[in-house]
Amino acid sequence: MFRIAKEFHFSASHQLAHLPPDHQCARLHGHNYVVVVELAAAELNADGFVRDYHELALLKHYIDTHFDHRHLNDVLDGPSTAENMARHFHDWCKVRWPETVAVRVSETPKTWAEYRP
Ligand SMILES: Nc1nc2c(c(=O)[nH]1)N=C([C@H](O)[C@H](O)COP(=O)(O)OP(=O)(O)OP(=O)(O)O)CN2
Ligand SMILES: [Zn+2]
Repeated sequence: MFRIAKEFHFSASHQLAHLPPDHQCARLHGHNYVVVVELAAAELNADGFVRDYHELALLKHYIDTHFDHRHLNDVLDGPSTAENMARHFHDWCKVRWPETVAVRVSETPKTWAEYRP
């Protein structure tokens, strides 16, 4: 099995308003998010790729347009947890690139959440 990954960055604010008021994340705050999309394939295409990294620029455009310097509560339907964002980006990628196997989202350098169905 071959695996590739590409990393994307954006900055955004959010508020996990469903948490108790004394939880720090119930307050308005922001993160420098890192999104890593992972693709896998048993065989390489004619170019010797799982998928050309260059094609993933479409995800950069999606993130830049809809997520970068946005308030995530206005962008996503559910709570903007790293887990929900990982699933959101996974599903967005999967319909475009069937080789997508997982997406990881970091809010801080010390944490990540992954969606890998
Ligand atoms: N499982 C999850 N837990 C938390 C999430 C999440 O998305 N999934 N999100 C938050 C907050 O939005 C924020 O990310 C706070 O994270 P945390 O690591 O607790 O914040 P700090 O960097 O301040 O942590 P320190 O350990 O104090 O440095 C909370 N939980
Ligand atoms: Zn947060």
